[in-house]
Amino acid sequence: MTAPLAISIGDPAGVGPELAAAAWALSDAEGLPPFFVVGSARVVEEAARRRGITVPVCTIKAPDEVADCFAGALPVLDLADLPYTPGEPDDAGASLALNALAAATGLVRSGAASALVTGPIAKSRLARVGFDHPGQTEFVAEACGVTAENAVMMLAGPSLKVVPITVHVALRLVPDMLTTELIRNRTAITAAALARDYGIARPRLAVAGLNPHAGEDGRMGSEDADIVAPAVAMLRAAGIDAFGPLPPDTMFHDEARAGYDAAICMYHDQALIPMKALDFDEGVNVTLGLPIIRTSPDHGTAFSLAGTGKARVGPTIAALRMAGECAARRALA
Ligand SMILES: NC(=O)C1=CN([C@@H]2O[C@H](COP(=O)(O)OP(=O)(O)OC[C@H]3O[C@@H](n4cnc5c(N)ncnc54)[C@H](O)[C@@H]3O)[C@@H](O)[C@H]2O)C=CC1
Ligand SMILES: NCC(=O)COP(=O)(O)O
Repeated sequence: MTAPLAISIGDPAGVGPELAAAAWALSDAEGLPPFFVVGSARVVEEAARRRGITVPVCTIKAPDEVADCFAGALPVLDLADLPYTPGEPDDAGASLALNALAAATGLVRSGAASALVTGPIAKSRLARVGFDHPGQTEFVAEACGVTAENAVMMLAGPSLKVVPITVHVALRLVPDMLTTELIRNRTAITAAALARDYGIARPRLAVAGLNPHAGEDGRMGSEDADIVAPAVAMLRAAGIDAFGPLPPDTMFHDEARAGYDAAICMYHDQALIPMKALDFDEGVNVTLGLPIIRTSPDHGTAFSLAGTGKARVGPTIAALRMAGECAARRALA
């Protein structure tokens, strides 16, 4: 029998707990594989109640108990008995989020769970309790023995997949961080992961330029010709169907998107703005290049929505579905 998916609770004051509960309530209708929450049974129960949904919870000690209870209750590996305080994050909640992330990652690495779905955390709040990574991507990578450079963030929705080459850094640092090697390496990891986990045998990868008009022959910056173009040439020489650098402003309209499987972008917002504009309600953040499958909904903690019942569950369902599909594909390989 396939191992269940593990979903870490995220910040318990955010929308993570109620969305895990809401996804369980829809799991039959959505055809989701069995999953369990790593976090706090009390928080999940109270979050579901506040959302107005009936979600019985069964506490489990190990993932192999999930199969017996998932049909009738949401299994929770209970790490802490905290009160539910939506919209009011504190250090105890941040510690739970961090412990849940570490525990869930360990369970997937051991094979007890088949894939990791991370609930949203607030990076600044976790930093207060000792989290010293830019995001969950780098944390999970380190736990898997993968360097941060080789863990590649991809945001995926029905209309668009995007990979930001640089991620959680100030915009003014981006030009200095971009190197031909980084672009080549992360794009090659993307190509391999799209083949392995998404069944796209020879992915078409559209590489964005950094500057307006991809530099306009050097009149608007030299990085496109000096850094991006050589990376594309190296990728093509290695048999990868990458092309560019493309003018970023004209590569995301409908007709342009039909010409590629993923867009390789030079910085966070170049990638995430078009993706979230098109697919926010079904968007998944996935980490490529890991020995395990890790996905996450594309949104954050949304503290102001927590406990209001207004947070939409689509991205969490999409993250669970994608994790299950990728894990199943790897199991068959
Ligand atoms: N995967 C993760 O752990 C992520 C964590 N974050 C963290 O989340 C915190 C808040 O970041 P923001 O930039 O405000 O992003 P956010 O995604 O939490 O919120 C952005 C906007 O989208 C809305 N929104 C978010 N999720 C929604 C949902 N499920 N349904 C309906 N509307 C939703 C929010 O109300 C807000 O208006 C930050 O600390 C950031 O680090 C942000 C993105 C991803
Ligand atoms: N903007 C994406 C994001 O913040 C998620 O980052 P991570 O925690 O998955 O590394």
